[in-house]
Amino acid sequence: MEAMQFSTVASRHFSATSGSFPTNRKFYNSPRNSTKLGSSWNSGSGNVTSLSSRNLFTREIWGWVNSKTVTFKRDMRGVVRAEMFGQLTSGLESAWTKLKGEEVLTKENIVEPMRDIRRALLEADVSLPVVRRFVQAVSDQAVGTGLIRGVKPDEQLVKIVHDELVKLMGGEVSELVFSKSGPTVILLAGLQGVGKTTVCAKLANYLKKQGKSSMLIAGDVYRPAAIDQLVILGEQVGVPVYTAGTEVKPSDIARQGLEEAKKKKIDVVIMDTAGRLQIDKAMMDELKEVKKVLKPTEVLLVVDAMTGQEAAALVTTFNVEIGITGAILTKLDGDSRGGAALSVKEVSGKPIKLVGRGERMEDLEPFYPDRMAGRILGMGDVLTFVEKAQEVMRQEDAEDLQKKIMSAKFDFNDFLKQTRAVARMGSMTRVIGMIPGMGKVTPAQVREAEKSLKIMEAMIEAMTPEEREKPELLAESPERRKRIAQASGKTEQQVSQLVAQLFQMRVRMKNLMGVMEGGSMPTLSNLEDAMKAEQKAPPGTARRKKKAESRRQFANSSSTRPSPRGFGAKD
Ligand SMILES: Nc1nc2c(ncn2[C@@H]2O[C@H](COP(=O)(O)OP(=O)(O)OP(=O)(O)O)[C@@H](O)[C@H]2O)c(=O)[nH]1
Repeated sequence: MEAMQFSTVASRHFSATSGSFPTNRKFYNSPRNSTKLGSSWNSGSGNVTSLSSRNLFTREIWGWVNSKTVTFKRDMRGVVRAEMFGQLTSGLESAWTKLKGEEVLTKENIVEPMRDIRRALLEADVSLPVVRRFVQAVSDQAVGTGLIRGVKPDEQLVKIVHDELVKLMGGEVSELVFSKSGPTVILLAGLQGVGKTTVCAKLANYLKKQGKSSMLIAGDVYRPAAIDQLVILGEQVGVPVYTAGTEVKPSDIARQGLEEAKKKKIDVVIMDTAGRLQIDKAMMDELKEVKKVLKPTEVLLVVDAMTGQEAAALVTTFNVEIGITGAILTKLDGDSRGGAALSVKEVSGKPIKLVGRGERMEDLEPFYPDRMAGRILGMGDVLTFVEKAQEVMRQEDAEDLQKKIMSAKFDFNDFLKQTRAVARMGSMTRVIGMIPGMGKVTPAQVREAEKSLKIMEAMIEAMTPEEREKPELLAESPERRKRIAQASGKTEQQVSQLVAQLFQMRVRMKNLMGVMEGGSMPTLSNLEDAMKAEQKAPPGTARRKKKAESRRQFANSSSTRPSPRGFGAKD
């Protein structure tokens, strides 16, 4: 019989001192000055993570299939603060802190956290109407969502905020669109100094990695240095640059450049245009003309993340004036507060397609709303845990399971369902690592466990529906066990062990659930005591008792356990 030792989960008190950044342009120009946050953490202790029947089940399965002592070590998990939007992250963090010790999310106890969320977003320079809508959506869900077993209210709120942040930023990643015939044309626009010229080359480099050839067109005729800059950057990333000097109209340069690209069978043409300090009519007219000539597949506005909600307003204006397909957000590696990333889609209706996170040519990547939300919250582990809990076991299922455990009706159908649910959650290692309080397991243990799960599944599948519902039938009948062994290609002994383990599990889970029922939420030390007490219980005497008696014992006992050997060859 495997011994399970649970130990206290260390609480996750984590604090970080966020660095402050100079916000001048020089700072951005130095790659060495990339965001660095000094961090420190205090590991607390004694703050216990709650367990659910699902967790118990997973532990049971794990301990059982592995058939050896499983020691769950003290789990010291720190929450790594997001590298960007540090202020927003810590602002939101104070919201979760307010919910520590709460049992459920209520209209009353979310008032304070909601105030923190609102403040954090406003400080991040998200526009007020967006903040209002966001807070309302989160509040509605927080109160409307039922409790997910094993998930604490603060973790639940983190998940709700995460999902709303993802929605706010457009949900799905918005891919670049490529033309089906002829070259794909990307027209870049933006105000002066936002990083447009750099983005041209970064984008060519990004496409090169996808196996697409590009050509850059230098259309900033008002700043000769911009043309030179583009030529240098083009050389750097190994793509041709079409230039026609400063005396030719941008729309003519566009036409000539496009023809050249067609001749050379280039996949993607990227046109750089002039930036202005502000939006003016001449700038818009010029862009409209270039757009007319190029008929671009993508018109992307390059905006500086530092400008916060102003960036979102710019995207709106450009969209109204010339019609754009999306935005590229640059300088996300700096001290931007998050307002731009959070507001662009909501305010303008246009997605952020790519983000610049540094000066190097490699520093351009697609904008993934979910990853961004994860970074903002800096709580990837909690999010994954809650997600998996939701996915695998809805609240009703959990309650149903709990009832079954309490009435000792837990049968092979439940067993199979839960086992498959565990399998659905992905590799055992990941699942076990995610469960609070669970320590590391070795790859060999995981392999062994997965193998055992398969064996067990084969045996359950060979049972009749009646046998699955009434494991007692199998306990009583060697013939039935023999039949299942033959049908599943396993030994009779393996079938006997499986049946014995189900009964053991009923008793063990009932004991543990009893502890959970007794108090509001169990502490791991309570559980530990319960496990120890249960393990010290004298071995079951089912083997020696009459069948009817042992059946009753299987169904009702909460203190004795039948020995697995009780279901050996001789019954
Ligand atoms: N840190 C950082 N710096 C960036 C990023 N993108 C661009 N830059 C820097 O921002 C400065 C301005 O970039 P440019 O590409 O010249 O900007 P532009 O929009 O073409 O400017 P104009 O030609 O004046 O209109 C350069 O020093 C770039 O290296 C980024 O994502 N992160």
